Amino acid sequence: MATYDNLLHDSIDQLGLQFDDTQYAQLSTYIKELELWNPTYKLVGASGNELITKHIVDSLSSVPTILDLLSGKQDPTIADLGSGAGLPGIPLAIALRDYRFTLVERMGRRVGFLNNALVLCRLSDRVSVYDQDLSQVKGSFDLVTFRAFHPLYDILDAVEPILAPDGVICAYKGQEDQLRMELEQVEKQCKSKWTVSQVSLSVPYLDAQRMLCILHKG
Ligand SMILES: C[S@@+](CC[C@H](N)C(=O)[O-])C[C@H]1O[C@@H](n2cnc3c(N)ncnc32)[C@H](O)[C@@H]1O
Repeated sequence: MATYDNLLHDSIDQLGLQFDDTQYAQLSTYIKELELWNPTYKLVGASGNELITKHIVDSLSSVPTILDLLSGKQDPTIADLGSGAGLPGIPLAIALRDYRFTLVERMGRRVGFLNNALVLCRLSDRVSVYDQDLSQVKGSFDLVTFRAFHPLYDILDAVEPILAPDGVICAYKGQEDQLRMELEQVEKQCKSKWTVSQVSLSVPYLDAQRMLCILHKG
C-alpha cells in the first residue's frame, strides 16, 4: 500500500466519486510515473501528499460538474489543452471511462511522458496525444478543459473553432477575484462571445479557493 493511499481514497470518497480497483490501479500507476519522472522533467511543483491533493484530487474535483454538463450526450469527446504532465486530462480520463480524450501539448518531452503514461495506465485506446500547438489543432470537441494554461482573454478566440456548436469549456481557476478580472478582459479583448457561469470547487484537504469557469458559445 502506497503512503498516499488513504488520502487518495478518502479524497475520492469526499468528492462523491466511486472508483473500482482498476481505476485505483490506473491512478496509482500514473502517480508513480509522475514521481519517477518529476525530478528529471520538472512536471509538477509538488510531491507526496501535496501532489495528491494539489494535482490529482484537484483535477478530479470537476467530475460531478462534467457529468452534469455532458449528460445525455452520445460518445462525448473531451480535449485537455496545455495538458503538461496530463493534468487534468489523465485523472479525468480514469474517472470518466466512457469518454474519449485528446491531450494537447506542444512541449516534446512532456508529450513523451504522456504517451508513456497512457500505455502504462492502459488508456491509449481512448486517450490520444496531439503533439501540437493549440493553433494547429483540428477537430470538434464537446468539452474542452484547461488548467494553469493561458489567461482566458489570451486563449478563447483560439479555442472557439475547435469547440462543437453546443460545446462547453471548463477552465480550472483559482481565486474568484482573479477570475472576475480575467472575464472583464475577455469582454474587452476577445472577438468570440461567451455565456459564462462559475462553480465553486471543493478540493478535500486543500486550503485554497478553486473555481471552475464554464463557458458556452454565444
Ligand atoms: C503551466 S503548464 C500546466 C500543465 C497542466 N495543465 C497542469 O495543470 O499542470 C502549461 C502547459 O501548456 C503548454 N502550452 C502552453 N501554450 C500552449 C499552446 N499554445 N499549445 C499547446 N500547449 C501549450 C506548455 O507546454 C505547458 O506544458
